[in-house]
Amino acid sequence: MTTTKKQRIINCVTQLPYKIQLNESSNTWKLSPLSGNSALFSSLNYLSNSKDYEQVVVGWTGEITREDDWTAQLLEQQQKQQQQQQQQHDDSQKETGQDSTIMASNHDNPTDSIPLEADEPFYLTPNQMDNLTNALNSKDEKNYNPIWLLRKDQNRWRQYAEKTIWPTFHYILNPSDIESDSKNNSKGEQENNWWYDYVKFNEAYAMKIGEIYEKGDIIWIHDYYLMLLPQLLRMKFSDDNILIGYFHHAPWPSYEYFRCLPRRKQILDGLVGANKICFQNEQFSRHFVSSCKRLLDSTATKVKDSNGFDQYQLSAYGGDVVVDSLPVGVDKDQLLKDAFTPDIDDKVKAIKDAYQNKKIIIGRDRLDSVRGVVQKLRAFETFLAMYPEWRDQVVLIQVSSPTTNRDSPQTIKLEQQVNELVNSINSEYGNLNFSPVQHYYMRIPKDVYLSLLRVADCCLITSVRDGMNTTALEYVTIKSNNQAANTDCYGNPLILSEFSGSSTVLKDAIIVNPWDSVAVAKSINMALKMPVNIKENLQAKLSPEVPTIQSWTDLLLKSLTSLNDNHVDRKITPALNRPVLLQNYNDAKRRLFLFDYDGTLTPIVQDPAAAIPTAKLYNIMEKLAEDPKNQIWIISGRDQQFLNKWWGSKNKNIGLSAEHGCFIKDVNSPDWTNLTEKVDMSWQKRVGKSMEEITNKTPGSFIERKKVALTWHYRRAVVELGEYHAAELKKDLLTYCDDYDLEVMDGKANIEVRPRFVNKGEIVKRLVWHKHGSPQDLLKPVKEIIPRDEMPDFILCLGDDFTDEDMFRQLNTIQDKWETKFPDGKNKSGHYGIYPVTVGSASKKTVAKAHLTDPGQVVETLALLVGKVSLFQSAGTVELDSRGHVKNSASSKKSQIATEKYTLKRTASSTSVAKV
Ligand SMILES: O=P(O)(O)OC[C@H]1O[C@H](O[C@H]2O[C@H](CO)[C@@H](O)[C@H](O)[C@H]2O)[C@H](O)[C@@H](O)[C@@H]1O
Ligand SMILES: [Mg+2]
Repeated sequence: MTTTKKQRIINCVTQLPYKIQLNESSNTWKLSPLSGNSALFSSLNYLSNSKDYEQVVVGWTGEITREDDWTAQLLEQQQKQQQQQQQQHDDSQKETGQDSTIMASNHDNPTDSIPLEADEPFYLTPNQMDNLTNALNSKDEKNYNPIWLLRKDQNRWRQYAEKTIWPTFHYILNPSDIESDSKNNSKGEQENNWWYDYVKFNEAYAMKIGEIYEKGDIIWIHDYYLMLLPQLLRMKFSDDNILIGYFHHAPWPSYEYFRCLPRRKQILDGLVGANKICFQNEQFSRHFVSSCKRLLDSTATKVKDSNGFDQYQLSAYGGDVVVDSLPVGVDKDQLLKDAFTPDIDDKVKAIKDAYQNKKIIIGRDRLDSVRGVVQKLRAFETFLAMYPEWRDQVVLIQVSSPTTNRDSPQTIKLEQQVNELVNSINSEYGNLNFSPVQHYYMRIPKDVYLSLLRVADCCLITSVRDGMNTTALEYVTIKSNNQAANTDCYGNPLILSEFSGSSTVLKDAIIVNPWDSVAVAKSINMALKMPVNIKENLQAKLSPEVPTIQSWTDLLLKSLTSLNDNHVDRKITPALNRPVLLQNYNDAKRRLFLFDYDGTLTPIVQDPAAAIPTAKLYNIMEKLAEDPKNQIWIISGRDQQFLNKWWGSKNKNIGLSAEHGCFIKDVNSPDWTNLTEKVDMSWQKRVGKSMEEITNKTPGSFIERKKVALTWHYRRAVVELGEYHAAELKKDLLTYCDDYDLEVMDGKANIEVRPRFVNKGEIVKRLVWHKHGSPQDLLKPVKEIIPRDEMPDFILCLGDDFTDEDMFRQLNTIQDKWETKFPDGKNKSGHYGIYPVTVGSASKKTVAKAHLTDPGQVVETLALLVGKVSLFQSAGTVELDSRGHVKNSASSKKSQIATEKYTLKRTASSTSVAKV
């Protein structure tokens, strides 16, 4: 019998599915299942029992807390207090004729553990860490690989994702509670710190995956805490066949919101390292593609996948990343099994008894502004006002669970608003015996939740933004059981907000606009009065609309594996590994910098005259040029006049090359050499005429006449007209330019013409095959006979467009030549220190070996070399220790010593206990 090898999946989740506590006195770990994320955790469960897949789960431990004696005491005290409060609540409910059985549960109390003091450091011995991995893996069979990040303020790893990304992705801009933090950092500083931690968080995953990845594994990454990971992995592995999938569980906002994120390009760039990026629905994938088009210059085409579903092939110049959507599902079988038990039957009965002869509407939401609890209460109030016949006949049981952000001013304000609304509805429409709104602000155990879903006559979901509302899916699933004893709840309707991701799936729910209280009120009335046959008809349509977690998991993995079968061309240029670059820079003795100008040192702007250097750039370039080991060159398509004005006259230490290599001015020399002196320029007249004709037909376009080259610009013309006439001009030019030995170049919203024999690559060749630091004889032909130790041992070449590819190509050729000529001339990292780097998206077609996203990143990178910014300004692969410090850094060493001390102390105390 032959057994086929299972496909290994490395499943990367933000947090392992357990709340983890250490009991220091018994040295044991307590693991309690995490609430929330039910769909994702069901998918992990499904995969761990799969016949086809072998699963490895990589995830952060979450904030580890201590379950010490003192915390246990506190916990006990807290539980007692809660019991007392519950008792008081019960008593008061009894007085008003209601029962409190709703929230009683046989399950463990889900009370949170007592957290550590916010900035208290947490130490663990290696033994304790191993014990946790064993404890996790003996709990269930998922092959857990915990990510340890133990630095103080353990919740630091969430901040950027939860306080910057999450609000923007839910259309909330600039939350006011992040003005400054406890250390009085300004909002900007704070966000920078969060960003560094976000990068490190992603780095830590990349490192862990680096330890366990085997060729052929599929890497599946979940959600917005890990958006840099695809690109980091792409950088880490040289395996071209590596398959990386990313699923985005949250909404993806429209470009107008997404563009507000300062790190928007880095985020997109991190994501497009994946082979496939999948969203909850088509709208989110469309928004994502639109962001890529605008920010990464990507193009995208809509095609059909092998199952006939729409997907996008996203690329800068070809099909590189597949973008599509697949709504997440729930484990229907398990849910039905869990929800229909004798215990839950009893609970359902108890709730029904408590609200005899009343219709029950239920709501369960996290209490944050996007879940629409306020909108729900307003709509319910309107409903009671509009339909007096329902007063005293309907109860809304609203369970609102606290968010992790419970102390934020917005949440506090929201709590107040909700409380006021509940009180006002209850005082207006309630009486001594009955309150129409029963609001529970707490996490409820699963059995209570399931009882509520079962007992409900209607479920009301009014979120104003969410990715996928699993309560909606779970409700419909439970209402699909017509076998149960209580068949009267079969098919009870769901009122669902059109802003919820689930509305794109549950098309037969009663879809409402939560901002329209009157319409929601009418829908409640309709739902509660709905005849049984209509309910049943609706349910028959709704049930199959709920995706199962099994089919979601299978389909997603199948489509990922099929990408390799379809041989999708997806060459991605890795992000420049800045920490490695910095190391090489520091080790090097002869450094050569080759910079393109427009689109590299300055951003592209509408008017060429406005593309001028910033003070920050000057400052950095000055610092670089000051170092005698460095030779700096700007190799541009610009003319001498422009380069002289902004560079030559300001810094003599910088060499200049104008008009793509037609003119050159050496470092520290005032004179320009014209390499085209002997060239016949009669072509300029003919090319000029063609350009004039097209300019007349294209309003907004103009000709830039340089000494040699001619450039027709159409950036300011209507896009489609500009593109159309650019193609026409190019066609015309190509009919005669060969005769003059001219090159016609497609630039950024321009068409340029210059003699073919000069190009940026030729200049690069001259500068590299040259005794480093000595003056140039620019008219002498280049001879490739210089000894290795006189040529540069660090070459950083940056450029953004087509003409810069000549420089990259030349450097690649030089590298090949050196491989044969100087096999022993490599640096200690095992290469020649040559860095051809394109500026633009990772999916751009280029012969460069790395990329930086934009001129902003270029400036940061140069600032890094001259010691002006931190390593975490943007992604790069940095080695971290298990506490989240950069490996070998001062803070890492300090923390290592503290950990050793802690280990010693623990060993000593356990030995003395043993002696006793
Ligand atoms: O080799 P470069 O330094 O990158 O110069 C290439 C051309 O850049 C300029 O045009 C481009 O940048 C302008 C300013 O951002 C923009 O308005 C224009 O649309 C771009 O095509 C410059 O005007 C040309 O002379 C250079 O050849
Ligand atoms: Mg350029």
